[in-house]
Amino acid sequence: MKYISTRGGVAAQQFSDILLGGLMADGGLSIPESYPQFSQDELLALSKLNYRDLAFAVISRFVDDIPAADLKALIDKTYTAAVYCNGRNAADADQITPIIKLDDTLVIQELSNGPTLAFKDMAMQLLGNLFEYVLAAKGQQVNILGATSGDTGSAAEYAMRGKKGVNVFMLSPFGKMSPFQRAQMFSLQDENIFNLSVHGFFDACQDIVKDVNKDAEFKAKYKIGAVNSINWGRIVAQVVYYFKGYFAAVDSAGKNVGDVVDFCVPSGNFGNICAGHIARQMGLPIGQLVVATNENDVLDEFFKTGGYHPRGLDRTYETSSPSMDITKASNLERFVFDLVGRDASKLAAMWKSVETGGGFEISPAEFAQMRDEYGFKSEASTHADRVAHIREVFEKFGVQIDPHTADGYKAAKAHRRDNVVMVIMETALPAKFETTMQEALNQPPARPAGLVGLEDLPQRFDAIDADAEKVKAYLAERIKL
Ligand SMILES: Cc1ncc(COP(=O)(O)O)c(C=O)c1O
Ligand SMILES: N[C@@H](CCOP(=O)(O)O)C(=O)O
Repeated sequence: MKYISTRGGVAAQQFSDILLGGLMADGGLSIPESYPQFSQDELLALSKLNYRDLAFAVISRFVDDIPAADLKALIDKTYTAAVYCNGRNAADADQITPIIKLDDTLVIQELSNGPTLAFKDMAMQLLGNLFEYVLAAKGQQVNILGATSGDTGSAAEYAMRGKKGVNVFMLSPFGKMSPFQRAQMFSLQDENIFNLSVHGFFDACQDIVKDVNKDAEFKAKYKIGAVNSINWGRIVAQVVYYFKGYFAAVDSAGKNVGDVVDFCVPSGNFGNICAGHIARQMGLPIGQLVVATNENDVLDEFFKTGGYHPRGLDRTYETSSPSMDITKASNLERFVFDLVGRDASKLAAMWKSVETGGGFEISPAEFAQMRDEYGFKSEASTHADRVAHIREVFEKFGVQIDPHTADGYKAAKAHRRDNVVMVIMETALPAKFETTMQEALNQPPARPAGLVGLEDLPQRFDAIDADAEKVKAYLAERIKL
């Protein structure tokens, strides 16, 4: 399996070569030359596997330069009940991503039972183990530069703390995360963890990460790596969620492998749902992929009109689903690459316009294909929707969902179809967003025992302007060459 760039300017590379990095040298994103395929018989066999074996069966199709036994050992070490024990039902921990059945055709897939209570723990924990393995094999070190709107940061820091040869420099938007999210990151005292609080939104943090990545000399000298979903390693681990969710969904509804299942995904940087698109391209019978957004509804606009126009500060909002306060969705580039028939020069021109403050419109034929062939639908939520849906799910089903998953619930209700199971991806646990949960339910959310008092721990971070040169200077001062 070789990887190419969405912008066409880089020779094909192996998995281990792209694993540590973010952007490709031409500014594009890595993507497999073609998607591996699963037949109906193979899907039937996959449906009988536990999470670890399923993850190996899926991920090994994308990795042919790590010996299979080593890859299997890394996956087995990652997906254990001990690491995914924060669920509603401890007995389900070994399922890793169990589902909650709301009714005959509506289920929630629990993705947030890992160490930092967010869906990305699932992928990030594997990335941590893969990084350590590949770095040891190459005798290298990596300095991760990441951007977070609240969850990637802590998931990455918990996955990488104490890892040999790895430093983490994480950019987060100053004052815009929940108190729990802030405490999760800033209370870490490990020597290899650096938190930089940036005056701006997540978009500014992500722009800095991309600008630093584009400076090839700096990137090579300071061995800069990535953990955001611009990194293919994140996406490939997230593809497994869909296979597991699909099999659990058909099973819970008494349906058969081969029957269509819809997924609804709270979205911001488009990494999670992009993995769903890829699972679908591999032959998993996914019908609709419903994109749920908050008031930062650039993606909802795109999937409803075909126009993609990231916004400036004047139209970026601080919301009560803060991890989705994103208006430049990096991974949309991977999907649009497929949508335009993998025409790299067309794609490069579209993203050149995005990067210079513009956007693009897809053609009417592409719009129809996006909705009918690729199955994309969308819906946006407001704060009032969020609060009402958290309340509704609690009152009707006795289940507490977090504000992001509530955005998913609203979108799922808008697009459910008769006799087709809809899986709502849970993207975080309610404990992370106490203020909104309190407003909706008049009670604080349940909190895993080990995290009681988190906000009282001493915190450490450095504030910095949204300026790539200042961030480079910060890195250069701290990275030992
Ligand atoms: C809780 C939560 N929900 C939804 C999202 C959006 O996911 P994505 O950026 O993969 O679209 C994020 C950010 O990744 C998140 O942390
Ligand atoms: N929502 C994320 C930001 C996007 O992250 P990615 O790592 O999935 O690209 C966050 O909470 O930090």
